[in-house]
Amino acid sequence: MANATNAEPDSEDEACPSGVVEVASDDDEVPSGLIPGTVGGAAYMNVGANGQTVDAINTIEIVTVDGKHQILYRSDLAFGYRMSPFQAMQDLAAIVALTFRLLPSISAKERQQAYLRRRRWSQLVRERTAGSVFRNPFGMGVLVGELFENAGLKGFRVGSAEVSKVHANFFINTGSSNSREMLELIDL
Ligand SMILES: NC(=O)C1=CN([C@@H]2O[C@H](COP(=O)(O)OP(=O)(O)OC[C@H]3O[C@@H](n4cnc5c(N)ncnc54)[C@H](OP(=O)(O)O)[C@@H]3O)[C@@H](O)[C@H]2O)C=CC1
Ligand SMILES: C=C(O[C@H]1[C@H](O)[C@@H](CO)O[C@H](OP(=O)(O)OP(=O)(O)OC[C@H]2O[C@@H](n3ccc(=O)[nH]c3=O)[C@H](O)[C@@H]2O)[C@@H]1NC(C)=O)C(=O)O
Repeated sequence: MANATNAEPDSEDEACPSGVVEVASDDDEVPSGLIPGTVGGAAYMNVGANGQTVDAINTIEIVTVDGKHQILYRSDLAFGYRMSPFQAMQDLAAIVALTFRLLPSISAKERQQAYLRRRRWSQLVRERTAGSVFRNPFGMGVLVGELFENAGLKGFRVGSAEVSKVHANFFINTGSSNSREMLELIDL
């Protein structure tokens, strides 16, 4: 699903296994997969980590509900924090392909490893979660994880759905949780 175009990526940056994406924008690189999401979901949600967004995307191919195929340039589209124009598109059937602009970067591997080290202690990389549950509130100077931790929610459960004890904006399926329990935990 992910294709690289317009530049000669080095072998590390080229590693973007299908269905898994890590994005970075400062020098248009796409290091190997650290975000456990799909490239379609990444474009739809403008997924980002470490302050970077999907600026590395070059084109987005979509199919509309009436079967039309369109190629859109990211530079013509307005993205925001976890926002994309696709969220308001009434006739979107699916994002079917992305191309990325990749440039070689000698520091990419080092930064990728540093991000991964940080993620290993600050977030959950092995448990069954869907990543952050809520967007961070804009301009309030506080993060959802901090708010929930301060509210004493870490470890709070509905059935087998649990607010993580590591990162309070990650909700874990600790065993046999189902969507009803997850939604109930989210609604509380
Ligand atoms: N930054 C990080 O560290 C991490 C980020 N993430 C998450 O990555 C998410 C993306 O995850 P992912 O599991 O891929 O996405 P999801 O399956 O959660 O889908 C997210 C949204 O994108 C839509 N979507 C997904 N694929 C397509 C497609 N091909 N065409 C059109 N719409 C699509 C989904 O629509 P529908 O519901 O109809 O399928 C849904 O509304 C972000 O929401 C982010 O929270 C997760 C872990 C870590
Ligand atoms: C995981 C996702 O993306 C993540 C992305 O990986 C990280 C890193 O850039 O920054 C956002 O999380 P975040 O704002 O919680 O950042 P983190 O780096 O995880 O945590 C930042 C800080 O919050 C504080 N923190 C976090 C969790 C917690 O329970 N308690 C707490 O106090 C800690 O000080 C920690 O150092 C994205 N989430 C959103 C909703 O913007 C996702 O979207 O699914």
